Amino acid sequence: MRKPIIAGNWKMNMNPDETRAFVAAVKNELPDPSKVESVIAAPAVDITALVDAAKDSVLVPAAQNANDHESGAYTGETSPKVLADLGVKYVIVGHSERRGYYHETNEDVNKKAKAVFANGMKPIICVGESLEQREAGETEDWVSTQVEAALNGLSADQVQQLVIAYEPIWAIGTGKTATSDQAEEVCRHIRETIAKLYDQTTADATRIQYGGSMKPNNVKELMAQPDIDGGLVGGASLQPDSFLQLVHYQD
Ligand SMILES: O=C[C@H](O)COP(=O)(O)O
Repeated sequence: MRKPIIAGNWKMNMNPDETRAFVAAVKNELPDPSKVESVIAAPAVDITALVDAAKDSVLVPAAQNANDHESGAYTGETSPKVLADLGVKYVIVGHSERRGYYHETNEDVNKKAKAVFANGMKPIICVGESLEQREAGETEDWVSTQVEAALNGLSADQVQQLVIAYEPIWAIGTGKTATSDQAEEVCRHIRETIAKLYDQTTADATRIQYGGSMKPNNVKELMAQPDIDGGLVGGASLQPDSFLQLVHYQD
């Protein structure tokens, strides 16, 4: 049985004081972690505040990116080793904003996923198509290519521990959510891709999130789909009330 995982991706929002205030507002209201995993991925500059504030709560701290090296001459980059030392549990890898604005390739995503595992954390690997690709009927091919490249060289055991986030680029921050049928279709295709690359047991164990304008008013319907195990949420994760409604979608 896959445990649902709702992860807020704050992107480049919030400062340490706002981070502490947010965590203080949600920490005693989060769902039982055996039913839903509640995760916040903060900017690197807020990680210390997030981890300290979330101590003694079930909120799981995450980061939005990491370099694939542990240390060295990589100006401006964030070490996965230091993130792990600070207490981070998940790292988002290959978000479409990183692929688009910072030219991260499938190969970079694969290296980063391996570095995240090498440092004892778990990657949330993002995949998804543009509107042009969807309109050209290329979604499934594109997404399975991204999945195959991201997982290259990972063991079945690692794949069972990571999370894949399906985020259609055209639905991110636009208010245009994929319909639950569209989201389910691609998440099912991702699971079938994992089954082909590994085996059915691995595919059945891997959690797949949907991301793209997930909100309190559509989370229930999306989460009701058999192959959607969670959400990667941008805008609607920035307010405590809205984040709490998302993680409590089962209530
Ligand atoms: O990582 C989160 C996604 O990019 C979705 O963002 P959004 O919920 O603001 O559309």
